[in-house]
Amino acid sequence: MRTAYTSDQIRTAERALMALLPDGTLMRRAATGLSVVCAGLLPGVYGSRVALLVGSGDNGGDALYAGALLARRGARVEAVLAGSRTHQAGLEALREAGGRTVEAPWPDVVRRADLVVDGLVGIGGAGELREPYRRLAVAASEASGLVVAVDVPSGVDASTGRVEGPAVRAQVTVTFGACKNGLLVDPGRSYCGRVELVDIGLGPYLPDPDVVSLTDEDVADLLPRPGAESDKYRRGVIGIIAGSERFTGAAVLSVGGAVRAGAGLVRFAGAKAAVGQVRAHWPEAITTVLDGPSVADVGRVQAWVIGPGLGTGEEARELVRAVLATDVPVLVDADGLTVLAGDRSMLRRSAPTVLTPHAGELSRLLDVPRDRIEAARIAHVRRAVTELGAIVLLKGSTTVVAQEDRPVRVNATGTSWLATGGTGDVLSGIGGTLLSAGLSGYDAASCAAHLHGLAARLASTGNSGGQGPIAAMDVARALPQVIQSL
Ligand SMILES: NC(=O)C1=CN([C@@H]2O[C@H](COP(=O)(O)OP(=O)(O)OC[C@H]3O[C@@H](n4cnc5c(N)ncnc54)[C@H](O)[C@@H]3O)[C@@H](O)[C@H]2O)[C@@H](O)CC1
Ligand SMILES: Nc1ncnc2c1ncn2[C@@H]1O[C@H](COP(=O)(O)OP(=O)(O)O)[C@@H](O)[C@H]1O
Ligand SMILES: [K+]
Repeated sequence: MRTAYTSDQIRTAERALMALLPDGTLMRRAATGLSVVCAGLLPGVYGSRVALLVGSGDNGGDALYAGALLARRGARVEAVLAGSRTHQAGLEALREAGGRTVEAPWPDVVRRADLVVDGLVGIGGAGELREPYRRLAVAASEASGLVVAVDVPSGVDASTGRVEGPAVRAQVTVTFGACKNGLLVDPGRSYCGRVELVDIGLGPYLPDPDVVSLTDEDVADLLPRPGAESDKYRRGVIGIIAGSERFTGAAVLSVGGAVRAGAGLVRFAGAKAAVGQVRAHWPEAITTVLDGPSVADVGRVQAWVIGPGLGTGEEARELVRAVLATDVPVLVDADGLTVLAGDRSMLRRSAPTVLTPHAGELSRLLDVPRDRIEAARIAHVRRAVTELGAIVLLKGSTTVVAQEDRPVRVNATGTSWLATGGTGDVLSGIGGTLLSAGLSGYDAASCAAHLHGLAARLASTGNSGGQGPIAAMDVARALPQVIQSL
């Protein structure tokens, strides 16, 4: 499991460790690790041009010390001092090693560098970058040389991943002690490139993480697998209520996600047209044409999925109400969420409820503008959990899953080719299947996001190594191969 922390958590741990060590030890450890990564990225250190962007804090200090180490190995190191102050000991170390500082016109320095080291701000950064950092961040992002961010790309909020205004786009981010939330969560994540963690001995002083990201091994351990004694009922019966006379595809895709994720049995109920399509595509499913909002005729299930393509009229409302009135876990998606936004009282129940909104749907549920949710996913998914009393999976470029009193789980397996109609419907079927197999809502949602992302990647990659367009059904089709491989 990968773990990540807020800036405050990192600072507290650093203080505890620093109290036991001679002054400057941590910074030297950080700078040494940084210089090793930088040296590894250059075809040769000797003679290469390195530009250091140096802010006024310790982030600038790290860059200066690392620059000094590179200068000692023969690199031509030039430091742009951007802050009102500069880390003096770091600056002396650089000068002693033969590095130099440059005044305007610094754009040339950035332009001609083989490697740009972004030491403008780290975990001390707050809000939009001010000048001249802002211009330097833009110049670094446009540089032809490699860009390495020190601890966190300047302009990215380390605790939240929020990016206001320009920020440095790095090919590699060298982070110290522990990963910060903002390196795992978009939009920040997309500025980091590859993240390299340098151990500075912080481990024993770190608290429980704020954010985690599951690995393939974690998911493999959580996934239910049939044993010798399994039968279809014990493996898990999932009930899906989706689709309508008008929207039949969502039903087909949600059932597809469930069948291909390994449901013991899928019971599908919906409008006549949706049932017709589900039967045509998935003869494995047992179907019921719903005549009114009674779900009792559908048969016994261990978990429900409701919402994709359902519509938002009176009948849909009554169906959502009826399903939430049962005592089994329920996953609500798509139109089901829109219905809930109009009457949150339906969420008062004792069995687990998993909500799987995208930012637009969460915007309706929380009455918060969509762009604010996308800029601060962790904060909003947590708020949703508290306000709605459910487990919440927020979809999008980074999918995040939250439950009260647990770290937010961030999913990093997806691909932006997933941004296509119907892939969310497939996700609902996967999540429901895992719920019906007995996983907790938190585990079911996070494993579903993980498998969904891997399946999309597999479908998108094929044999070529590159990535290309996928259809939602391709994601469902790729699921068995993904589960085999875990
Ligand atoms: N504390 C420690 O023990 C260690 C810290 N390390 C480094 O120290 C960094 C934190 O250092 P600091 O606490 O000095 O903070 P930073 O160097 O991250 O930034 C603080 C400085 O940036 C300015 N600043 C903040 N937001 C700005 C904005 N939006 N635009 C322009 N200027 C802005 C502040 O006025 C302040 O001068 C870490 O990210 C890491 O790189 C490492 O050396 C490892 C050890
Ligand atoms: N830029 C992106 N990068 C990675 N995954 C994405 C991106 N945009 C959307 N997704 C994923 O694609 C799926 C889209 O689901 P959703 O918005 O519900 O679409 P639909 O309702 O058409 O099925 C979600 O799993 C979401 O996390
Ligand atoms: K930085």
